[in-house]
Amino acid sequence: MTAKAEILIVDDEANTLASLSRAFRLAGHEATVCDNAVRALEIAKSKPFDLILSDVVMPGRDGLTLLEDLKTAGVQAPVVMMSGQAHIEMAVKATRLGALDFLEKPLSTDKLLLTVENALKLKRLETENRDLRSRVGKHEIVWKGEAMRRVMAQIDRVAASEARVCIYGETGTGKELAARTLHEKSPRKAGPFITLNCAAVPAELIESELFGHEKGSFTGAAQRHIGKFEQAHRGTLFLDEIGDMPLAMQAKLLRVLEEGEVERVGGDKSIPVDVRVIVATHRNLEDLVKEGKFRQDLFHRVYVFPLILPPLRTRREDIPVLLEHFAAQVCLQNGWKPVPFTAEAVEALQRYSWPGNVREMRNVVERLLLLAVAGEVDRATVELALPEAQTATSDTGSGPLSSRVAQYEREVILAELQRQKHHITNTAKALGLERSHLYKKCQALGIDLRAVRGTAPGAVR
Ligand SMILES: Nc1ncnc2c1ncn2[C@@H]1O[C@H](COP(=O)(O)OP(=O)(O)OP(=O)(O)O)[C@@H](O)[C@H]1O
Repeated sequence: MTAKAEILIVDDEANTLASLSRAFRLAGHEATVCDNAVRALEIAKSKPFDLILSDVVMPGRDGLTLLEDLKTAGVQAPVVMMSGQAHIEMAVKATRLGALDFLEKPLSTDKLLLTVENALKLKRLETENRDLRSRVGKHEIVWKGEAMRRVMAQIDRVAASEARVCIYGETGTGKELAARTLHEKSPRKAGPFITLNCAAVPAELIESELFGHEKGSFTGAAQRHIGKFEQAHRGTLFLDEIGDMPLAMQAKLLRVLEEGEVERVGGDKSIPVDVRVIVATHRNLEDLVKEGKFRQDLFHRVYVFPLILPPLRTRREDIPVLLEHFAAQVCLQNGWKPVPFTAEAVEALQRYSWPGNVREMRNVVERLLLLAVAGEVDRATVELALPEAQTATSDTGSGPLSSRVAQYEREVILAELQRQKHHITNTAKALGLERSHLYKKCQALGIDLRAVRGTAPGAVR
């Protein structure tokens, strides 16, 4: 027996809608019917279907235009076209526009059910494919040094629990990636991972985005909309930039976290939801609380376990492996041959301050590979792609003097290690330190000498 599918049927003939939906329901599927292309597009955008079955010839917008609109709107469901006046050109056009299949009317029930089965099979394969692709590194946290080792250990520790985690980090440090990793290591991994960036949604829409709305609940609410909380049922909801959430919404969020139930905008019943909430911010929530911009009670609810992602400029030992990772990823995506980085190029990139952190690095790597005409990324390529990298002076950072000094010391030691080609004794001498003192210093500053050595095999003596 096939799994149950949700099917949207679009046809201007009431008889066809009635007979098709009956056939599908008898076979255990769910059918939604619609008699015109304009409404069908709205319905298809409002919730996910396993299959959309549409007539071609309809008054007003026809089925082929609907097919084009669906693809433009990014609707993922496979579309099967059907027509009583089928001719080969029409079928070819439908296929070119991305239709999965083309059926001639009158339709046989067996053929219809087989089409549903194929659509479900396709969806399963696509999901498996996506999972496989993500396993070959798209969602993998790449790291090398002590700072990220600590973060990874914390992720492992809290993933198993239901603790509310607040991820703090500058833009591009990998907050969303850390949240996804937490989800994937948690007992909820088979459930959905849903995200909402509170800073990217206009204040008046955030409630409906989070909790959903009923049809007609406000101007523009043409269809029922399922909110992020309901979408994340039995999974994880990642609320990015929680510090930007308007105060009125914070009160509603607090209630949902306390009661475990949501109410859609314009709805009259409470819907229980089982969701783990992970939040992230690049702002200091405690300061926002003091300024009266973030509710203290919500702060205590979401700030149970803080996970701090350090900026890239304070964990330069991760830079070589990240460069390698992104270079491999970009080459794979574009079908390019692997392009090596020279030691000088890596050194220059390690000195750069990376204000946009890992996200910036991904973009820079793409630029470097495009500019690498000689088959390798060398110092000249870096100068061309990132002129700032040459003049970059150390960022004096933020925070108390002691941590800024520690950061500066790390940078000096790392730079000297590079200069001395990772020769520890020479590095110690150049810095006027005993070799053992350099080891202790590195340990205290979180410089992993094994990791540093790994960047230049055989160079350590
Ligand atoms: N340690 C890492 N290893 C591999 N990829 C990483 C790492 N950190 C970040 N990335 C990648 O860098 C990009 C930016 O990361 P992400 O979106 O998680 O950052 P963010 O802190 O949530 O950013 P923002 O504050 O702008 O929302 C993503 O493509 C992510 O996969």
